[in-house]
Amino acid sequence: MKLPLPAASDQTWNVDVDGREIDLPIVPISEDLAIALLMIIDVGVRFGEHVGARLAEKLRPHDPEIIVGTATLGIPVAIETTRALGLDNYVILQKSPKIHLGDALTQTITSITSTGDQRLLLDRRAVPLLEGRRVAVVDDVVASGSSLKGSIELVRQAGGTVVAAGVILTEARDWEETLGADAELIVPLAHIPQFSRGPNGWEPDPATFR
Ligand SMILES: O=P(O)(O)OC[C@H]1O[C@H](OP(=O)(O)OP(=O)(O)O)[C@H](O)[C@@H]1O
Ligand SMILES: Nc1ncnc2[nH]cnc12
Repeated sequence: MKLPLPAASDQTWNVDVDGREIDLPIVPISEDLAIALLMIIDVGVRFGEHVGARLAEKLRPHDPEIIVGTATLGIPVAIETTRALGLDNYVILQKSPKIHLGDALTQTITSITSTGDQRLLLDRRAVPLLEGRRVAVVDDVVASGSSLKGSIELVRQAGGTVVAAGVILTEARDWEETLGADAELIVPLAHIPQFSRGPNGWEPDPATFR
């Protein structure tokens, strides 16, 4: 059987996430592009706790009153950051159209790891938690910037003010153009490049390496 994508590589990329090193598998997402994949749900609770503590430290000066995270991989980031900030409630933007989300506020997004458009949904019952509030949005990775752009727009639709956007990793630079002036909201813990094919396997693309 022919696989739709090149076989997974056995290469990894080491990144220092604000004091904690992690080896990320380099995974092809097309014939000529690979990413260093962070699966936050596979790396243990201590890494999650570290990320929450470091993001909380960097977000605290922005004085957020509530955290908003994006399903799926933004959920542990939102929970750990909320806990580390000493807050209680958080709001999760869903991607699957659950039965109670028929009248949700929506934004259309396209992330680099998924095919086709996805919808980001904000439960109208969560609007009072955001209206008139200082909000920090969080996610695991910002790459194309489409997911974060959608979450920032949803918070604004709900009447909240986005004071910062915390991410574990910025990946390459496409997000800068997608977010425009809102790119200044990004508070990252580390940066990863993207990878193109070279004579010795996947190599970091210098244009994305900073
Ligand atoms: O900047 P972008 O190109 O939008 O990429 C970043 C998004 O991609 C991943 O989500 P994914 O769409 O894979 O969904 P998941 O969290 O449900 O796995 C990740 O969790 C971010 O939300
Ligand atoms: N490197 C990465 N790891 C996990 N999710 C991602 N979404 C976009 N880039 C990603």
